[in-house]
Parts: sequence; structure tokens; C-alpha cells
Amino acid sequence: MTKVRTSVPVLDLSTARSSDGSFNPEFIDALRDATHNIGFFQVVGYGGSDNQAGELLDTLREFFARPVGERLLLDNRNSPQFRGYTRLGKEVTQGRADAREQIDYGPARPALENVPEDQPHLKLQGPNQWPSAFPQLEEKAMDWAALMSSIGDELLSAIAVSLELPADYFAEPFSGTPAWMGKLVHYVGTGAVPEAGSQGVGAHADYGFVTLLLQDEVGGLEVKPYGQDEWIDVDPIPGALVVNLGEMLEVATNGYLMATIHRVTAPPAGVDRYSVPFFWSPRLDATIDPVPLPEHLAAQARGVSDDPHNPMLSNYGSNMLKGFLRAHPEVAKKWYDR
Ligand SMILES: O=C(O)CCC(=O)C(=O)O
Ligand SMILES: [Fe+2]
Repeated sequence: MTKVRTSVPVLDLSTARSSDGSFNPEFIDALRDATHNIGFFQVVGYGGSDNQAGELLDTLREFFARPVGERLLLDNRNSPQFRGYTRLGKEVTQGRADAREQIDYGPARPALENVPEDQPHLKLQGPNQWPSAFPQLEEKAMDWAALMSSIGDELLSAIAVSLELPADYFAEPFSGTPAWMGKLVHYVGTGAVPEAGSQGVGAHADYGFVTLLLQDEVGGLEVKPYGQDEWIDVDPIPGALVVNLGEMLEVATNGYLMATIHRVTAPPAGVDRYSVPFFWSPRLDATIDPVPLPEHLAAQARGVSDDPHNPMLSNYGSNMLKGFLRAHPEVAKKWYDR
């Protein structure tokens, strides 16, 4: 049993590589400790333009302060891709409403015309819904997604190296049309969604590869590493990214890497919280094969929890669709007959 963790490590991405372009062993060791033992860490030194993170959060504050009627024009029930606006309290986690409203978005591509019945996840490709009255939202959110894609790619390369694999080991499933996903989230204070209680978002694991989350200064994100009963607070660091791993990486490494459970406690009454999770994800049709771990790491793999309520699927698109269907019952019923 490893020791109880009480905080999430902070890694400086600007120190990841040495001047010859290769990854620094110290960085790789710190990354391996974080990904294997906690499944969460924070990243600073990741680049981007001056105050890009701060400006994005300001844009969210401004957008969610505008009349709700503008947001309802973007209702995600009109989108087979689950894109657009989810009303307050309408997303469900662990069977309970979450105290948040949000915009979901992804790469803007034309919807596929003929989706085979046995591959409904291909319906997840399609357009976004953006407010025409507030165009800076699309602009800032898409710029952010471009930055996060490059950081996700860099982190996956480092993760591959930490598993003693070639840096480009995970590149193929991401080539062409990676199906990343972004969210622009507004949490409301406890009591604003009575049925949510103090649940900002209920305990869950993310279903993709790598999540890169920007949170504001309010706090409330908590994580529970494997084998530990104590929850850890992820203390806000201005501008830092909170990084965690998703189920695809846990499955592919037989539990050497962890898709760690996390949740958000709603802010105190009257306080708002804003966050921007970004899920760096492969093509919808990508199937992820077991990763050939070196023996000494394979010996530390913990296996994959076989939860009948949460079957883990090796096809990325199917796993993503599973998550969406569970979180958005009204969209599921309308477009997927579930
Ligand atoms: O808003 C946060 O801090 C975390 C959100 C989250 O875990 C998610 O949307 O998957
Ligand atoms: Fe999450």
C-alpha cells in the first residue's frame, strides 16, 4: 500500500524537455508518480498567450450573466452531438442533478450522413452551437481548444515515455480527426438547484484519455486516489491546468494508470464557480489496444474495475457515447432512442 496522499503534485511543463528535445528523466519520474499513484496533477508553464486563461474565464462570466434566453437558443436537445447548452440542474451524475449549467463543444465538422446502426457513436461528429450575439465565446473557446490539443498531445507523449514506450506510441488513434471535447461550465451556489443539494458534479471518472481542466479561484474539486478513503482538495492555482487521466488509459494499461474518481462540491450559497474542462480524445472510430508495458511496470498494474454499471469499452466513440447517454437523458431519448 502506498502512503496516503494529501495533495496533488504540480509539474512545470516548461521543464519537460532538455535543450536537445528529449524528455527530462526527472520530469518523467514525477509524471509517472502522479499518473500511477494519484491520477491527477497540476501543470504550470504550459505557454499560451498572455493571460489567455484569465480572459477565457472572464468571457465565461460575462456570457453566463447574459439573459438565459440567449443560452436556450443553443439548447443541446437540438443536437445529436450533445453540443450546446445544458440547462441548470439538467445534467445527471450518479442519478442526481448537478448544480451547473454548461456549453459542450467539439471540433466543428459536418455530421455524417449515413451512420451504420451498429456504430451510433459516429453520430457524435457534427457542428457546434454558438451564441451569435456574443461571438467572443466561440473565438476564445476554440483558441483554448487549439492550445489544449497541443498540450494534450505533449502530455501523452510524455506519458508514453514514462511507460518506456516510444514518444509517439499513442499518436495513431489521434491522427486525422481527433474527437476532443470542451465544456464551458458555470456552477451555482448551494441551494440554487435544490435537488442537487451540495453536488456541483457527482463523483465520476472521465471516459477519455487526458483531461485538462482550467478552474477559477473558488475551489471545490476533490479527488479520491485508488486504494485511499480520503478525498484530496485540488487547490486552485491561478492559470494552472488540472490534469487527470480517463478510462481509456486505465483500460489500455490494465490499471497501471488510473482514471481517478473526482467530484465537485457546489460553491457556498450565492457564490458562482467557472471551469473549462477539455478532454483530449482520439478519433471516434479509434480502438485502443492493450499497451505493452515493461515487466516491472506491468507487475504494478492493478487491473481494471469491472463495474457492471460502468462497463469500460475499448472503442473510444462507444465509451464517449456511453458517458453522454448517461449524463443527458433527454438528448439520449430524442436522438438515440434510449
Ligand atoms: O469543474 C470541475 O472542476 C471538474 C469538472 C469535471 O470533472 C467534468 O466535467 O468531468
Ligand atoms: Fe470529470
